[in-house]
Amino acid sequence: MSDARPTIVIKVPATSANIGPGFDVVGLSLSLHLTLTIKFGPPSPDLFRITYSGEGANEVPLDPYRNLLTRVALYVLRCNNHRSFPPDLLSIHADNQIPFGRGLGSSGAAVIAGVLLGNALGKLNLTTERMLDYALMIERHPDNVTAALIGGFIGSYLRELDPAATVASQVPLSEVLPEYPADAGEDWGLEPPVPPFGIGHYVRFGWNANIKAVAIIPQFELSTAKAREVLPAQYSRKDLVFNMQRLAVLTTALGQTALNPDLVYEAMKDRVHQPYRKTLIPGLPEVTSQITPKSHPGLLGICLSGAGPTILALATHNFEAIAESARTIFAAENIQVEWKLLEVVEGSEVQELR
Ligand SMILES: Nc1ncnc2c1ncn2[C@@H]1O[C@H](COP(=O)(O)OP(=O)(O)OP(=O)(O)O)[C@@H](O)[C@H]1O
Ligand SMILES: N[C@@H](CCO)C(=O)O
Repeated sequence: MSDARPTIVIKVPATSANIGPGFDVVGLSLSLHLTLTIKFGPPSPDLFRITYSGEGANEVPLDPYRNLLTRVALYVLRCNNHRSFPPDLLSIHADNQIPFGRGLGSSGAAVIAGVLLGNALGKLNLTTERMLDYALMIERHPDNVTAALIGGFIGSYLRELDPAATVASQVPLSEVLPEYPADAGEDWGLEPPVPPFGIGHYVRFGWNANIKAVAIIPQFELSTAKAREVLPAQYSRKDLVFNMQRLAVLTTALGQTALNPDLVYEAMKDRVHQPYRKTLIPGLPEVTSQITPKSHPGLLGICLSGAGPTILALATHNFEAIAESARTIFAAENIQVEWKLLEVVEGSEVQELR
């Protein structure tokens, strides 16, 4: 009988951030998953193997010092006095259902999977709050990573830190996740920037389980970085009040037993990010204004998912009609879409297979 450590399975959900007015604040975990299977063997000087199946399998780097999952894990390990990956790590297989660069939180899921991987490999027993700190050193907006870790419909904020902790939390990403030189062995020079404690805080909102999410996914990628570049640095008081009024209503409206479609539809409108992103997503204003609870009974609200280009429609029924209307609008812009009916799910899970 082998005395290798048991296989570990890490399962992290996709997420939709913003849900209209909650830019960088709210997220929803959805039933597409990134699943890692981690196998161990006898200690060996050889580096472990990474394999992928599913979304992005042909584009991700499989070198552990270049791959996002393992770079994040190595960051967590190094912050906790492990110089490198454990020698008994044999292989990591990533099966990914979350399309890249579509606004369904693929990078947030990869960051959370990497933090959970580092925690498991180093047997670090980090608390959930501490794992969130590590994730927030890498993905600086909390909406996707918090929803991916905790699950459900969730709101989060970043705490104002004292001056020293503020400096520590603003280390450039290139220092948090350095490009490890291949020939440097384990001597990578700089010590990793250890996160300050308690960067992110969250609360889960109620969610009416009859609500499903129709994800209408255009067949092109839009990086979050690019979709943030088009946003202004300043907003008018009118636009901020518009969003805050709606967000306050939305966080309760989606948990009510008696759902009010007109209330939710209005509460999912936004003036902080969607109006600016329409330049990158032709058809966005038409999809969000022409598909309404009146034209499509069952629809509650409709918005851009995360940084886009996916559209998220929340509905209780009539899913296909909603998706097909969105398909027609996008087709007029020469954009092909696929759509998926998704459930709101629990957060990340880590399991040991004995
Ligand atoms: N499972 C993964 N393994 C390795 N790299 C990944 C993985 N998932 C995502 N990435 C990296 O993250 C990039 C996508 O990140 P980006 O933030 O642009 O989009 P997104 O997270 O899918 O969308 P959004 O943040 O709007 O929900 C991919 O191009 C890839 O480089
Ligand atoms: N709140 C972020 C989410 C990106 O996934 C944005 O809209 O840029």
